[in-house]
Amino acid sequence: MANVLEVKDLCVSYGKVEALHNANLSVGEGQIVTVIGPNGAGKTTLLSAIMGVLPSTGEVAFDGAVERVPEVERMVARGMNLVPEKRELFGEMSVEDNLVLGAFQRYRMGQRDHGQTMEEVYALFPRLKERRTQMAGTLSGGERQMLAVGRALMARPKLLMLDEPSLGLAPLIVREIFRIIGELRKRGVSILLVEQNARAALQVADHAYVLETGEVAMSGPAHELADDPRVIETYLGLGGKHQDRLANV
Ligand SMILES: Nc1ncnc2c1ncn2[C@@H]1O[C@H](COP(=O)(O)OP(=O)(O)OP(=O)(O)O)[C@@H](O)[C@H]1O
Repeated sequence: MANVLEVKDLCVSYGKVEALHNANLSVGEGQIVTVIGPNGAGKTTLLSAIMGVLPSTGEVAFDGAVERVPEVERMVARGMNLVPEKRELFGEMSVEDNLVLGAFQRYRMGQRDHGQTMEEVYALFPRLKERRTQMAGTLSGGERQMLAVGRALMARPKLLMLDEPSLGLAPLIVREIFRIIGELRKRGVSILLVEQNARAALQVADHAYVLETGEVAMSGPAHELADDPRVIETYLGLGGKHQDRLANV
C-alpha cells in the first residue's frame, strides 16, 4: 500500500523551546491513523507543521512528492486539509457560505464542482442542510464541528487531518463524529486524527502513534496499542478497553 503522507525527522521550535523533535510518521492510502498523547505533547504543532502553517525542519512527503517547506495554500491545492481544534468558522456567515469558502482553492484552479460537492457534504451531514441559511455562530458545538469537517471536505481532500474533533462534545455527538470518520475512510479519504479521546481513536484507527513531550514514544497497529499495558494505564484507564465505565463512545 502506498503512503499518502510520510513525515521524516520533523522538528518545530517555538523560540528556544523545541515542541517537536524528529517526528517520523506515515499514513497509508485509505487509512485512518491516529496520534494520541497528553496535553502539550505537540499534537497540534505536528499537524500545523505538516500543513505548512508553522515553519519546521525535516521532510514532509505528500502524495508522492516531497515538500521541504510545506506551504499551506499549496498543500490545500494538492489535496491536504486540516480541521483545526478551534474550528475557525466564520460566525457571521451562513452555513452554506462557510461551505462555499472551503471550495475556494479548487474554484480558483478552475474546478467548478462545488455544487455537487456540497450535495455530498449535505448527504453526509443532513443537519447542515437543514441549517444551511443559519449563521454559523448560532450553531451548537456538534453542528459547528460538522460544519468544520464539511468545509474541509469541500476541498475534496485526499488527506484530512482532524485536530481533536471530539473536544467539548457530548457523547452522542462524539459517536456521530467517529461514525462519520469511518464513513470518510470508506469513501477513500485518508485521515490523520489527533485525539485525546484515546479509546475512541484507537477503535476507529488502523495505525496509531503516541506522542509524548514532542517525540513519538510508541507506534503500531491501533488494536495492538489498545492492548498495550502502558497505553492502557496511561491513556485508557486501569481497566483498559474492557472497562465500560470509562467508555464514552
Ligand atoms: N505559539 C506557541 N508559542 C510557544 N509555545 C507554544 C506555542 N504553541 C504551543 N506551544 C508549546 O508547544 C508544546 C506543544 O503544544 P501543542 O499545542 O502542539 O500540544 P498538543 O499536544 O496539541 O496539546 P493540546 O492537546 O493541549 O492542544 C507545548 O509545550 C506548548 O506549550
